[in-house]
Amino acid sequence: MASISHVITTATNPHLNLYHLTQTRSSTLRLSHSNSRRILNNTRVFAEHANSTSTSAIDFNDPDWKIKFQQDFESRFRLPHITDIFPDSPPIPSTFCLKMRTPIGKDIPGHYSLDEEWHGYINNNDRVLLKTINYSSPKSAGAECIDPNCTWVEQWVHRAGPREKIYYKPEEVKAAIVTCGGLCPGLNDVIRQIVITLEIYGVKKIVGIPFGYRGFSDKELIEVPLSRKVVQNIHLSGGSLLGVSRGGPGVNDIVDSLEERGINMLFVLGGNGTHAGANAIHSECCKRRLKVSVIGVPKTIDNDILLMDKTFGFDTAVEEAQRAINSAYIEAHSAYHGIGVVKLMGRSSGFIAMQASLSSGQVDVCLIPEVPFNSHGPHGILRHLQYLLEMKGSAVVCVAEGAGQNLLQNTNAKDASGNIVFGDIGVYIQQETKKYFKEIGVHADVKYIDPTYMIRACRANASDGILCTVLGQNAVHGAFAGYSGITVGLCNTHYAYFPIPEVISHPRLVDPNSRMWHRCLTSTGQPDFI
Ligand SMILES: Nc1ncnc2c1ncn2[C@@H]1O[C@H](COP(=O)(O)OP(=O)(O)O)[C@@H](O)[C@H]1O
Ligand SMILES: O=P(O)(O)OC[C@H]1O[C@](O)(COP(=O)(O)O)[C@@H](O)[C@@H]1O
Ligand SMILES: [Mg+2]
Repeated sequence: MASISHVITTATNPHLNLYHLTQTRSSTLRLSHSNSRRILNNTRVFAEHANSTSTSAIDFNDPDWKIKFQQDFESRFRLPHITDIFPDSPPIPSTFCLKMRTPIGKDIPGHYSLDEEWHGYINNNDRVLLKTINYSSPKSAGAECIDPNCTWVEQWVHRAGPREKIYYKPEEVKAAIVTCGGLCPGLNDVIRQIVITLEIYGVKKIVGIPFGYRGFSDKELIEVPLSRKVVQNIHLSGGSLLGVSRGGPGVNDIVDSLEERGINMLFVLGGNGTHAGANAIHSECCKRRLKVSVIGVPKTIDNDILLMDKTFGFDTAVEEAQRAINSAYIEAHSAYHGIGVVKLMGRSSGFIAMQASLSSGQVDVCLIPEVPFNSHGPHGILRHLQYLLEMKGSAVVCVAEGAGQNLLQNTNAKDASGNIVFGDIGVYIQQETKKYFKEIGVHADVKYIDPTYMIRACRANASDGILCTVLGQNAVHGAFAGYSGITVGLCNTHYAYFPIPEVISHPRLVDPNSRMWHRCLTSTGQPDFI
């Protein structure tokens, strides 16, 4: 238990500590960044970085700071394991060995090659490198620094995959899958792969919990028996076979329900809210001394989970957004003084808007939550749209839903999960643009497209299909390996396990100093709107 609570505390505190450290070291920063904007940006990079790499204020004058940092990192990224609660839980040889399915030619039927001959297992000490760029200066584009000199510090996370020893007998497993939050392309692919992999281990009792966490408490919702036969073709359509929901019961009720149902492996597909719930379920199971593995698979179309290359559904969303952007472009281009406005998903992170704009090559103005902008005034977007109409006759704006919320009236509304319901920035831009051009007496034909639900409901594209498949398999391997309170993600093209608190302490954001954002600006040619 001690190690589990340690993970949780250190994941939330360090942000403040290192942020504080950054503030107190502003004079050092000023040496390398001449203008105030750069100092501000650098401070933000340090602060963001604090959540992913550091645990406490570090004294960089201490010659051992790097070793101490790495030890601290190692302990923060240690994966909670059921032997933390049940030290005597015996490991057994894995029932997952693909070679077992291939009888060796002259052997007696039913006799299979030995496990030792199959080098398909992951060693518990295998690690994946979390950061791969050695920045020579804090001034390097997108530099993520731990100390003011941007010293190279290796940070290793745990490699995902099947282990040679497992901590559950398949015949004693009852596995459950639940999908929470909003829809995202690929949910069915992950469900499918979890079921298929569980069956390969030999699990017979597999169920789906209907409509998110709500399915644990609503007596009218019956759990869905799952098997390879049931899930065989579900990836051919979007949505979730099990349904999704926001809000729902508290953690105690969920764990009561797990106990009643005899569930000892829980696979939770969802975003940061769902993962906060999964971690709380894991902690409650530890408290009640239940041998349950709770494994998350990050589902966020916004791609806003920390430390991961990308989350499933994001790639499909970017691809699908092309249709909306292209339509906006065609409409704008075909009208006299046409302006197309497309709103894409992204509550606090502008990854979809940025990547979709980059990919399309048709966007003139990309607006994301991480980069403030003015709509009015000499540097505002409206003045720029006027310039674009003068210069090229049409314009396309791509805006993330969470962008420019300071320009809108606060709705004060929250959804059932407690997420703030945003004002519609797309509608705002559409209306303000119409008003502006009317006022200055210039004709403008404004068309607004909001493809949110068309994108979310799509089936996963091929690239996401692969990602979902591997994540689903690794989720099952993680559970059989005895881990709990973990999630699985793609890290520098390799798959890794992370303790949940490390990836959800805050949303992953587009860094306005990153090469990718600068590439987007190069592509659109837009100025600063401040
Ligand atoms: N901090 C939290 N602790 C426990 N459960 C949470 C928390 N935040 C959200 N949840 C639950 O997780 C589920 C999904 O959350 P939501 O924010 O809607 O989607 P997402 O997981 O995509 O962020 C909801 O059922 C919600 O009640
Ligand atoms: O209408 P709903 O279901 O509340 O969903 C709207 C929200 O869902 C999202 O797609 C994000 O969903 P998650 O919170 O599940 O990641 C946002 O982009 C959007 O604001
Ligand atoms: Mg969320």
